[in-house]
Amino acid sequence: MDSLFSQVRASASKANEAERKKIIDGLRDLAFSIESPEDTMQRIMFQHLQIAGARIAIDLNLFNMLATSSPLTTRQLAQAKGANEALMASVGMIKETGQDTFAATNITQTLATPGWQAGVRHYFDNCGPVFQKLPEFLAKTKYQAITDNAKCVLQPAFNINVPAFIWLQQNPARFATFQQYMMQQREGMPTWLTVYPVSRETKEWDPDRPVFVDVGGGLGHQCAALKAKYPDLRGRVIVQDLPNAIEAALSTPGVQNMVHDFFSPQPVKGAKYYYMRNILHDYPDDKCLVILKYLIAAMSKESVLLIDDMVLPNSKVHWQAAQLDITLMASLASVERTKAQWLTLLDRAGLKVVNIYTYTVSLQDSIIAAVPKQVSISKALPDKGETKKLDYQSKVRP
Ligand SMILES: C[S@@+](CC[C@H](N)C(=O)[O-])C[C@H]1O[C@@H](n2cnc3c(N)ncnc32)[C@H](O)[C@@H]1O
Repeated sequence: MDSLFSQVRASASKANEAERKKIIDGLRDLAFSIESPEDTMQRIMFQHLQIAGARIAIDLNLFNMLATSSPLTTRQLAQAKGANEALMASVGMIKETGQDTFAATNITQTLATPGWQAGVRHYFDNCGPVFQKLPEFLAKTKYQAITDNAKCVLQPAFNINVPAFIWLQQNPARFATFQQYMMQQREGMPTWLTVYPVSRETKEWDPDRPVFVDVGGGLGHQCAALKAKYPDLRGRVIVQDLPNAIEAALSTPGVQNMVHDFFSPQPVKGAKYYYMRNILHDYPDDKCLVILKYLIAAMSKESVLLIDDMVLPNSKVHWQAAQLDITLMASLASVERTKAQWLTLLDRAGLKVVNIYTYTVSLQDSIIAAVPKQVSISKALPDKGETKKLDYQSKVRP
């Protein structure tokens, strides 16, 4: 058995992202297939407790203590009073190396990282109450699809009546946690920059014109990654988001941080790329059409819309994509879309898909490159007024 484990470990250490995921999924399926009913129920029934344990351990700085100095005894961890180290060890978050003695693992290191800790807080604090409410909500609605983002599970879960992003803005601590997690969530995975031919398409671009606008770009991490990969990229790079996000955004040399509500006219005209990562997946089709309308109106004949989102297959959707899909439905009344759903939506918006570049295997993260069927501005407009910080319209439409 030990040699079998060593063999798997050796294969995994040499594997690329796709192969490594295949190994994990194969082992997972194997483990499920040999579970007894009692094993299955232990795994399923205690899922809430795992994230609660992680949340408590983060509050108590337990993972960071172990990640920086391992092993530590329970006595040494005494500052982390109240945390049940045995639980954390039993679900592999830390490793028991002797009696009352614990050490860090690769998982501890992950859980000691601020961005991943924000992920635990986001899923426990913001998504947890929504998951709890989901069975009751679906029973009440007779298991119908959730299509109104002001009337999904989030609202009764938090006793609110506004859509998620308005609520998040009203709760700066939750919003900051969410943004911090957004910056981290695809860390270590291939990105769109591994597949999209940016340098080929921009080598003749006028350096005074906007080249890349990250619409709803959060803290500006994609702009930073773009600049790091293409330091000599010709043209201006801009990240746009809501005021709280832009206030906390990275200060990347050569990147302009701009407050902009994407439910209002796009102020940067004629950019080469309008890029949106994980934006349209946050909204049902009717809201996406509004966002797209404002972008199309700003696009010139040289502009390309880059939609960075999952493009799901019609069957055998990866479990990680499926769980995100349900989370979006419950919190935002939105969906991860299949290729057919994307084509229908973009066609309705007046866009033609030029190419789809898929760059992750599990989530099927992809760049959908699309251009307007009809261009309303024929060339880039003069730049005046684009670089100043826009006044933020106080009411953000969902
Ligand atoms: C799922 S996050 C994606 C963030 C970033 N694009 C990324 O991939 O990490 C959605 C982003 O949209 C922003 N957002 C939500 N509503 C917005 C609006 N009306 N105008 C501009 N940005 C908005 C949020 O603040 C958040 O940064």
